[in-house]
Amino acid sequence: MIEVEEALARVLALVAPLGAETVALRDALGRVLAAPVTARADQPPFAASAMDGYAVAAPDLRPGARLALGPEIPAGATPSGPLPPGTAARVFTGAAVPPGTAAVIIQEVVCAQAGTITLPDPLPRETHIRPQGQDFAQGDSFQPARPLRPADLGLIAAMNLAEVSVHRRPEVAILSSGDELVWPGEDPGPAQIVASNSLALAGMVTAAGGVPRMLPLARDSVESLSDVLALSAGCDLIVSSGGASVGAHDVLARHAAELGLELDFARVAMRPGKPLMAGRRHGVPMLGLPGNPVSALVTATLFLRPMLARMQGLEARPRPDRGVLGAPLPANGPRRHYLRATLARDAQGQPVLTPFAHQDAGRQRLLAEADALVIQPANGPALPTGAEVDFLPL
Ligand SMILES: Nc1nc2c(c(=O)[nH]1)N[C@H]1C(S)=C(S)[C@@H](COP(=O)(O)OP(=O)(O)OC[C@H]3O[C@@H](n4cnc5c(N)ncnc54)[C@H](O)[C@@H]3O)O[C@H]1N2
Ligand code: MOO
Repeated sequence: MIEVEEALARVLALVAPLGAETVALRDALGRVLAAPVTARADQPPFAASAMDGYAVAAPDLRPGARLALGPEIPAGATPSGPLPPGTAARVFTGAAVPPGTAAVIIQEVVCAQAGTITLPDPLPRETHIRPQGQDFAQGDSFQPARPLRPADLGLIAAMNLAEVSVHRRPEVAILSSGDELVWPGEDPGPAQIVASNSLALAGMVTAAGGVPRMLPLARDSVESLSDVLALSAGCDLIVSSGGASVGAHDVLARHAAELGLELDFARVAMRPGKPLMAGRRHGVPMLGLPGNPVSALVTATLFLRPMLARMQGLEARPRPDRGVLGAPLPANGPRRHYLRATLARDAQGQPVLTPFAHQDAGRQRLLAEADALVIQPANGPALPTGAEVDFLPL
């Protein structure tokens, strides 16, 4: 049995950042840049007015000055040249201002009549000019260490790029095994249950930027598991659930070698999730999650997510927060405990974690209703309400 930190280090060592591919910017939301993007032009590309008003050159920028109006400059028009002395130009938001413009005086404070304007007294302090390259300059680069967000797409578009180089999405084969399983919507036999893990894991893969490949249900035999595992060909990662424990029918664990699995480890000092295994199958990284639905999802949260991040060039280790208990916690046994809990805030805004009284690894509803996992150290003592604890938000 190994500790959680060591298990994480080992699963991360099984995977490496995937290669790059070029995608249209419109398809790049949630993808991770594989190389910096470089601005193709200054932004703004010219000194631009930030307001609707009047462009005035420095010598004419005097309180109460009366100026003649030259031609209008709407957004998209090119100014014909510097402002002639004693004149101002009507400009609109986003328009290029004439060379030498010292300020744009907003129309609300200007008195305009019969082809002339009178500047206010005193003059406003703001110049309302966005200098060329104020936002970014040609050649500036950008590479956020996270999946691209809408604002990133806007920035990259403004840099005048229509395509980006991103890490390939990890394709993840998802396998559920067990004689007792049927797909959601099917009619389970008297001792059968619905295979829920595949759906939940596929959701986690998708949410983490991967592409799930749902394999058919495997039965508890070497033949069935071999047949289904063969359908993982070409995937970047295999994630299984079930058959990982010590029972006579836990075929994946008991017949790992026959199934082509080279296991790196097969037990982790945590609960839920002790029978977690990892290794490779024919060179492809493999993560074997326990079958209990809560164990499968808690271990996937702790190990699968960081693996998917790393495959996309990111570092995303679970980082616990601190909060206080909203209910007492009994002493813990020899495995680190991840307890499903609700999360609220006290009057000071401090996180208050209330673990559910029942923590059976089969109770999925309590996972769906949980906001966080409280982390209780191995052999941790009983804790009273108000004691400080680590937690992972869900
Ligand atoms: N004698 C021992 N028994 C068990 C031990 C142990 O150390 N000694 N460990 C327990 C722990 S902890 C866990 S967790 C489970 C995990 O076992 P497996 O990974 O072999 O999982 P299964 O036995 O196949 O299934 C466990 C449970 O989960 C249900 N299941 C399985 N797959 C799915 C699925 N895709 N969707 C929904 N539910 C699924 C299955 O029907 C079982 O109820 O072992 C303990 N036993
Ligand atoms: O890992 Mo098992 O989840 O403790 O039920």
